[in-house]
Amino acid sequence: MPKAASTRITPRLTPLLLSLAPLLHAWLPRQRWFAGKGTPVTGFSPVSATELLPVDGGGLLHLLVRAHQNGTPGPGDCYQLLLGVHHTLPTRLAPAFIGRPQDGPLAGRAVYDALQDPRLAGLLLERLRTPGQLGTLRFDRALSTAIPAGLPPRRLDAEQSNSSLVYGDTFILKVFRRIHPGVNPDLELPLALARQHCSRVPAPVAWFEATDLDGTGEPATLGVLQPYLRGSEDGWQLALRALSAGSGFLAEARALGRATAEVHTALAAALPAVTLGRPQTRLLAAGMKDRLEAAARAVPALSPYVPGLRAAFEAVAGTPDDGHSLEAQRIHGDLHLGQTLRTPDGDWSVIDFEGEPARPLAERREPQPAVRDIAGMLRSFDYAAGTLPQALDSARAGETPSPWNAEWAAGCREAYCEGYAEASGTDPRSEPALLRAYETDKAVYEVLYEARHRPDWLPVPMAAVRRLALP
Ligand SMILES: Nc1ncnc2c1ncn2[C@@H]1O[C@H](COP(=O)(O)OP(=O)(O)O)[C@@H](O)[C@H]1O
Ligand SMILES: O=P(O)(O)O[C@H]1O[C@H](CO)[C@@H](O[C@H]2O[C@H](CO)[C@@H](O)[C@H](O)[C@H]2O)[C@H](O)[C@H]1O
Repeated sequence: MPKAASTRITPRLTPLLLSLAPLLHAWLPRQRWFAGKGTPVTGFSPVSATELLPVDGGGLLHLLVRAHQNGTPGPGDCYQLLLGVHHTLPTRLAPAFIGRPQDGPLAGRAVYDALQDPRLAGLLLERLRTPGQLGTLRFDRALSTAIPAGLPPRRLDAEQSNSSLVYGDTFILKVFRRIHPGVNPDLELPLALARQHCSRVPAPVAWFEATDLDGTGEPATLGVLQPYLRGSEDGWQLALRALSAGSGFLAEARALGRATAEVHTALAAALPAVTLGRPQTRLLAAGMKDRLEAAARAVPALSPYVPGLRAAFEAVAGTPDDGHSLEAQRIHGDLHLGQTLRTPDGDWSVIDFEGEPARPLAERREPQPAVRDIAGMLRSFDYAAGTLPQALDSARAGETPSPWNAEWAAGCREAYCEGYAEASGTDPRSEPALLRAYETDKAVYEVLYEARHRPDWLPVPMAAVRRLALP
């Protein structure tokens, strides 16, 4: 690691950070949440380092580091790490082991992923209970909800873009991994929804941020604690279970449509909504075309379908003088079945308002047509129907899904739109060109996502690409 240039790193911690670099080199790219997979890491530079517990004993180090990668423009992605330090690592923490620095103040000590250590994860909760500043970190909370001391933590297995800890089956803490300057919509939107008394989204109870990330003066959200919906199941698991059992999912899809509409209505009331005129609509379509072209460069299998898919975007750009306008508001931004939870009493909640992690934060925080979320969910019904082993086999062979699967997905898509229309008074199907454009944009995103993260699943969005590219 190059020498720290900022006052966010005290001289005492500088040699320690230098000695950690070789460990991070091996460990960071292997993490599920590491966004720069496939491009070698060339180095790290520290952004900030804070001892939540002095590392001289058996400590907890909070670290923000930039990972530099070959051929990647810009300053490099910034990651949040919570590192434990121990003389000897107990056997139960062996899976959390990162390495032992060869030199520097931590020479020979075990450095490990602190979120897997209940003692250190407990300490993080304790910090969240007591608002205040520690170095460049600021801890805050909604005083209306009590956070009991000593809730036992457990790490959630289903690690995606971030890491989550459940405390006593009462709260869940999401620790963001890739950090951007600015408030994360996963804090901003649930707080705004709580102000609207929208019960569809668990309200943030506490959160922490880095103050003044990179000297921009802007805070960056690092983690959010919210109520844990005990015993809930996500929409993805429920949909797959229904499909495997040969059951319908229409009532659930309709209820999900209603829940989405309630969230959209509350977001439109809470935060500024705008009208997009022709120039902005054209920009929107241009963005979709750019993403398509970039995706086709990265995944050549997309190339034959580019002209057909582009037509969907051109239909939105339309003609210059038809007085066209679009309503835009804050939306979820990455809505799919896995972002919905059904509680044991049958209510649906919506989680994870971070938006598509690969997009810049400023873009994710812009008002957008609500249809974009609808399109995301419609893709998800299609995904569920295309993911059952037999459906996946036929997709891999380039065949169309079985009539039962296609019928299941089509029924859910209709029921979802009906539920949405019932609760909001606006039927998303009344804007077919926009809906199709967003569905196409999402399928293109999914092709890139699957190529990078789950190549085995690539046939699922590719089947949609083939369908959407037809005139
Ligand atoms: N409030 C909650 N109650 C119960 N489970 C939750 C809650 N929030 C998230 N989860 C569980 O944690 C998982 C990961 O959460 P998510 O916000 O989607 O994180 P990521 O950004 O890493 O994808 C979800 O799929 C869900 O199973
Ligand atoms: O959950 P994340 O916010 O990390 O979202 C990313 O990962 C999702 C997969 O976990 C991905 O969703 C795609 O796969 C889902 C099934 O696993 C499916 O329901 C979605 O429709 C499909 O888009 C999401 O796109 C990605 O951003």
